[in-house]
Amino acid sequence: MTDSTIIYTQTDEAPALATYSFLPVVEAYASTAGVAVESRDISLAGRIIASFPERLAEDQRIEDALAQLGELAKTPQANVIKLPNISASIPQLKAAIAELQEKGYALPDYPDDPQTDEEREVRARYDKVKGSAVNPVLREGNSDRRAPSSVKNYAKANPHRMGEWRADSRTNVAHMDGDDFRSTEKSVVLAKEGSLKIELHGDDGSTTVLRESVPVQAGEVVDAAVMRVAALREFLSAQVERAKKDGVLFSVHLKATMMKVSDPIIFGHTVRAFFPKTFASYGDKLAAAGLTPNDGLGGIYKGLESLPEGDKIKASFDAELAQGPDLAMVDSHRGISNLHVPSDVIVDASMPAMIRTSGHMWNKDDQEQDALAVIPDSSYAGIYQAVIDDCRANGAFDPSTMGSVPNVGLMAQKAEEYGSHDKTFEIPATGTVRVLDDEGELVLEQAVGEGDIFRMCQTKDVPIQDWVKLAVTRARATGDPAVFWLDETRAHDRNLIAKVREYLPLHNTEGLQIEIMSPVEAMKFSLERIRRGENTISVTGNVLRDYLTDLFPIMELGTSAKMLSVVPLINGGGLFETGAGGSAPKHVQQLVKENYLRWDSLGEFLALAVSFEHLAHKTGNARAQILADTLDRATGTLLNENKSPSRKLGSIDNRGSHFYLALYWARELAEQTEDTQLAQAFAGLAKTLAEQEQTIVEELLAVQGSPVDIGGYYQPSPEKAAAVMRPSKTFNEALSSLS
Ligand SMILES: NC(=O)C1=CN([C@@H]2O[C@H](COP(=O)(O)OP(=O)(O)OC[C@H]3O[C@@H](n4cnc5c(N)ncnc54)[C@H](OP(=O)(O)O)[C@@H]3O)[C@@H](O)[C@H]2O)C=CC1
Ligand SMILES: O=C(O)CCC(=O)C(=O)O
Ligand SMILES: [Mg+2]
Repeated sequence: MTDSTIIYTQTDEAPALATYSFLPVVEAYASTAGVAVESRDISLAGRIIASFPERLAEDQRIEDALAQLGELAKTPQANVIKLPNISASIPQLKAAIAELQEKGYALPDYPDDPQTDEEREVRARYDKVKGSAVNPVLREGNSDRRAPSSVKNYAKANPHRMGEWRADSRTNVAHMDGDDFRSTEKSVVLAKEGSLKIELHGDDGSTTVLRESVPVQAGEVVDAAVMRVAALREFLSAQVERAKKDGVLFSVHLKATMMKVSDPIIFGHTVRAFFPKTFASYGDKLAAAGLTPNDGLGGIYKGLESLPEGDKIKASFDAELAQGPDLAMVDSHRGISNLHVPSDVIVDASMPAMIRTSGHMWNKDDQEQDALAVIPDSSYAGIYQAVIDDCRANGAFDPSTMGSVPNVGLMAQKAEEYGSHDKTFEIPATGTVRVLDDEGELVLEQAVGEGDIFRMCQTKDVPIQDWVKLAVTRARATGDPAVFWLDETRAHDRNLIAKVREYLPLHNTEGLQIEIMSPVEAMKFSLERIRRGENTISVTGNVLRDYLTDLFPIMELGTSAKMLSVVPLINGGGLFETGAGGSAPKHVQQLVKENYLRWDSLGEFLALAVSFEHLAHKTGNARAQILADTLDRATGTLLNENKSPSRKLGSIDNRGSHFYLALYWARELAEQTEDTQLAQAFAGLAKTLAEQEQTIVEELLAVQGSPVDIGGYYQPSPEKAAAVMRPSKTFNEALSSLS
């Protein structure tokens, strides 16, 4: 690869399917500017296969593309378009392994309870693939997520539906008031580089090394916090009661994917709290059969089918389900509840979806109902209560008039909570966790009880400096106020506030409005402004970056797929994420059922344009800049002509929108006057696509309506998926005429 190479990632589910249709367009157009587009497989299936080369046949092995891209991201050469990928929960990981085994890959099963060294080794390799294992590796820069003005203006002119909010809504958020990560947090700024050791000193006199060596840098912020399990259980039981008393749906909103150690455990405690009698009577039997609530009810129900007492235990679950509050449902038709799979309800997307739908979730009768949203840790839960209170007082937000809240997010080098999973432990015995430096001096300590969750987080100084600079850059570019969402009553945030105050004066901030407010105050401030149609830049840590870049786009634009998501890499490269949302598993089900893919690739279009632009600046390739400018205009036309995929069969879907983008882009290229040779190269294609529009659209529509086989869920067959995703012979032939 060279400076003129763009890496396009092959991921999972809907975006991966969309890629089969869109990548051929990208490759063909890019080639006219001498830009090579190379694809890299970082899908869940690909990452599993790459983890076990020695067990596989020569022709089955694939290289570890993620590790390579992780290294690339640290170089100025990086120009990577990153589509959303699955961050797998254990049930998803197991399903992917099973699919690959079925396809002839001699992969080991996932060891739930590893006993031998070999099993422990297998488990360690799978645990590297599990959860959010891709994004933190690639994110060697902070994030700049916003709705481009063309997208925002389109949304204002064509507002999506927003559910009405009533003043008597009983929807609320519940969080703990103490003994959680927020209230136990301790934080230090390290004076020098070195390494830290994490030890558990048991009350019985034992010492267990939890982590031998964590490399640290000078100026780094290190925090230690505990979620105390006794308080958590009490809190969860009280919320089950409260939901029942209030007559609202019980739901829990976690991030079991990015917080892959802590949140499945918290999810498990929630399942236990909902079924206290069942776990009191049968908990040991379930555990002995390897059935853990941490993987959700779905896995337990499946396992019960082969247990001798399975029917009796299922009856006990059913009885408690009937007695308890109604549970929020993920899919009421198939009986999938909020407690079935830890990765089905992910807080960043699930809370905004609830807020967009009148504060409702779905009950078992497929009706909307008010809900109690349980978000145990109090660090960020309050921001959602602030939105809900605002909607109750002032009604739903109006996409046709509301302002915007873009985000500058601190995420580089595994910042804060989202980099903490290798320093998070479920504590086996009561004692004290001590964090020691190279000299054996105590850096941080926390008293812990059995079952408590201890967590250490790191935030490096260079990313913090870069984040402050990016905030000032965005404030200067827009003239909008920038608010640092930092809470001086939190230990970690106090250290960050001190650094923000130290680094802000290094920049010219004259005439800019830059504030520091607690998350709840910042939310209220931003909501007040958004209702007046004003924009406010949110400058946040890694978790709020994630939460806010789904929340505001979903309210403003209907979906976070329409976000521009740029990650200026600290060493000069560019990582261009597509949208701010995920891989839309529901969309794959619909495709397989009726050959209709409602995935909107707008995020890909936006990312591609900035990727070309980055390449043009870096290499002086004027044609790459023309590709960027014409793509931007084509994307604008696509929006205005309403050629985005709709949700329903019978109109154009993802494939149709790619055709229209190709048409408008070719037309822009043919009509531009800066490079006549390039214009000539596209003149023929622009003409053919315009002339054949009706034929192509007919060919694309003709396939809709019946089931299709893509040859697998986690690893679709490339031939079958390409055939399904490229059904228009006329379009395919026209494209191939370009090269
Ligand atoms: N950057 C990344 O790699 C990210 C990955 N993920 C991963 O994605 C998976 C699913 O996560 P989940 O929380 O359900 O979030 P998703 O964003 O995948 O899904 C929520 C809903 O958002 C809508 N949506 C999202 N993207 C698009 C799009 N491009 N076009 C149209 N609609 C879209 C769909 O709504 P509708 O049903 O109304 O069509 C979808 O059902 C998980 O494995 C998660 O870990 C999640 C976030 C980011
Ligand atoms: O990496 C993941 O699991 C999800 C990332 C995400 O939700 C985001 O960055 O917005
Ligand atoms: Mg997110």
